Amino acid sequence: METHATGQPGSTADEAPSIRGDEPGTLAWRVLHERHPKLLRQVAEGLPYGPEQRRALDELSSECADDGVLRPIEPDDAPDHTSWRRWEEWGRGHYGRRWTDVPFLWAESYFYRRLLAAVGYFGPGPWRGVDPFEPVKRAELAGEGVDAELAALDALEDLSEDERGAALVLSSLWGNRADLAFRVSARQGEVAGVGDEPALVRDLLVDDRDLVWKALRDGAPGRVCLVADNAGPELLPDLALVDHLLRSGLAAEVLLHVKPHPYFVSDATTADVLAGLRRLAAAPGAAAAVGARLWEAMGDGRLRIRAHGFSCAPLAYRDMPEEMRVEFAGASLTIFKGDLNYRRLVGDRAWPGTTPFAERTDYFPGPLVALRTLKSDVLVGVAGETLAALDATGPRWRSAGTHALISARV
Ligand SMILES: O=P(O)(O)OC[C@@]1(O)O[C@H](CO)[C@@H](O)[C@@H]1O
Repeated sequence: METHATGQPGSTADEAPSIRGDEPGTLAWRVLHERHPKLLRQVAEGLPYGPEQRRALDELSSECADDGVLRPIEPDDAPDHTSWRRWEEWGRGHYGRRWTDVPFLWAESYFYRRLLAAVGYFGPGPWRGVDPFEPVKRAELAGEGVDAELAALDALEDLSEDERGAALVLSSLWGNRADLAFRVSARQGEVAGVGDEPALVRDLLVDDRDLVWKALRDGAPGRVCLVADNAGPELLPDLALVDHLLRSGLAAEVLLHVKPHPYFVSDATTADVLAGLRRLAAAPGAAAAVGARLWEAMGDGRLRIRAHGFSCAPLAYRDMPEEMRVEFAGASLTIFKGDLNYRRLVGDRAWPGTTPFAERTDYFPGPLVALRTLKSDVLVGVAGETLAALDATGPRWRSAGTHALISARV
């Protein structure tokens, strides 16, 4: 039986204001008013939904574009962790207000729950369980660029174990740039290309890689939790990193946290992990060996998948349920991938960028590291002079995917 914290995001009084989508031109405003309607059109074009689903998608699109009034989730057959009753609890104080009046993180999570309801994902009908984002996920995974990325794994075989680990952490980090939602509205040229190591390190605002290896090497090989983000081209480097952790003995076991249902367009589900394993296994060279080792590791329990309901809740990790807290507490390291997980980890609020990462994660029960390319405004743990220099270039650096961080608390 899954339990859920019932707290509202950010429960202490001395916190910075929640990020909201109420300021035209800000990222949050653009996501709610522009990206979401665009995404709904993409979903409607991606699968041959019938008139009922299309009508529901159109209604949701109009609500978003017109900053409509938030209404409760209609009763459907969703499992308890995301049932309409659960949303009654989470929506307390938000229903009846406008999309821009409530915390951005809550509004996004609610949007994706409404989207799944609109396409019948939780219905009793024929669309139950059909991932509305599968067409774009499949296209991303089949892309030619993926062949080249997988072929690059061959070159890593010539490196030392430490060099290979360092390369895989960077590929996992920058693989986060591939997020589909991000691509939907990222203008050409804002998304930095995949460069060589100096470029990939030059744009790191925080580089705690040494702490990561320290956490992994202190003591006997233990449990590593990887809280995944996106499917497709981002998940493949994550799986290669998981393989390295097991193969090198840095981890005795890996718990891979994915989402129990489709979420935020590209967030990975169990089905996406299997698609990634098959993509690896079907590739030539080292990639196939990675796929085979991971398949075996799943079979013998060294690699286990977690798809906990909380992973799709509109809450900060500060409110994580006890069973999740216990699991993270027993890990030698928990790796959080991506922008959304970072926002939930530190709290999606307008913190001063110099706020210590350790302060914002003081509730977390074990050593952790965030691997994140910046796609949204929330940011902590960055030196004041670095912030001043980047802010002098304008606001876009915070969400263009051109900068990243490896922030650890061990
Ligand atoms: O977790 P990811 O996939 O890295 O980024 C997802 C995300 O943070 O990016 C968007 C802002 O650009 C938000 O709408 C969304 O929450």
